[in-house]
Amino acid sequence: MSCKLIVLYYSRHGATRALARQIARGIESVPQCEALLRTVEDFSPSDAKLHDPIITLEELKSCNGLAMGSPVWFGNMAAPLKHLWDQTSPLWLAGDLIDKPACVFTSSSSMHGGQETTLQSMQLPLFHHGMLVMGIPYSIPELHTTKAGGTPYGASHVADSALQGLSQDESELAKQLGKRLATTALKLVKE
Ligand SMILES: Cc1cc2nc3c(=O)[nH]c(=O)nc-3n(C[C@H](O)[C@H](O)[C@H](O)COP(=O)(O)O)c2cc1C
Repeated sequence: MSCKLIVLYYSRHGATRALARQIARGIESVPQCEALLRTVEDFSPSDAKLHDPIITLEELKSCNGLAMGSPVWFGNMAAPLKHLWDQTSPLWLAGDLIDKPACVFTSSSSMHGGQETTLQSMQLPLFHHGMLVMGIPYSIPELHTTKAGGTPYGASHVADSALQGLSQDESELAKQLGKRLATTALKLVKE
């Protein structure tokens, strides 16, 4: 049996993508679980290279679970990701995503620049679709020690230009979230 978890993200400058990679590593640490990294189409003309395939509605429909990540854009999820959800009425009508586990992650340039509101903005469509939305429990030690990103609502990264990439705590919290998502999805598939 194989459990397929989609790690869906939008990232213009690579910070959210770095978190997505750690979530995928956490997913793949669980036997029988596979992480599919997917992105969405950009609106604005950009010469940024696409690092992963663009998601299809069919893939979303048939996954066993979903992690979704966006940069903080004015305290909210980025429009290209919101646009994807605005096309999911057929899945909502059919109840295709009901009871599938899901989690969210984000990156911002400042510590108090809207990570929690952005995480919550991504959770809203997941709740409407009947998904089982999960966060990070405080039993994970790094949630107590982090001096940067990482929240009970989801994984996060503060992309401070003085710092190089994800902190160890941010990275571990993202991996643990991916592992939790995969472990839950596997239990549900076996039910
Ligand atoms: C349109 C736009 C709006 C943004 N709004 C915020 C914001 O409200 N708070 C914040 O801390 N950073 C904000 N940022 C910075 C990004 O959230 C930050 O650079 C993030 O790490 C980028 O992620 P990426 O590298 O995955 O694109 C904004 C950036 C853009 C382009």
